[in-house]
Amino acid sequence: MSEAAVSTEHPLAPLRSQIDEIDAQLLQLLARRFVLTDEVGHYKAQQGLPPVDAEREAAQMVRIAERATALQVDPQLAQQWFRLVIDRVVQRHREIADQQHPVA
Ligand SMILES: C=C(O[C@@H]1C=C(C(=O)O)C=C[C@H]1O)C(=O)O
Repeated sequence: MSEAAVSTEHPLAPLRSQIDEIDAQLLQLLARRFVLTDEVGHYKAQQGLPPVDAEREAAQMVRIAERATALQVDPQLAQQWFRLVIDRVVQRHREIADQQHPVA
């Protein structure tokens, strides 16, 4: 084999490059999700609706666990991950409501 044909790439580099690509896609999806949830937050603030919809969250958590299980992802991990995201969304909805109806 000629010297030029010998790869100097780290053996994990191809896998890590795919992981980096997936991380970038996850962040893009998260950003898109926040754009949509911000729209929901503005609607709720305009209508005087509460930031949290516990019934919807409960349904989402059931669905997330089912989908995670079907994909062989730990359902608890999936639920914890979405819990973090949804909590941040609710915090943002409170901020949006406070901006629209500041306490005197
Ligand atoms: C986005 C909403 O607001 C909150 C955030 C949710 C989410 O991030 O999925 C779900 C329910 C609500 O507690 C909504 O009501 O749809």
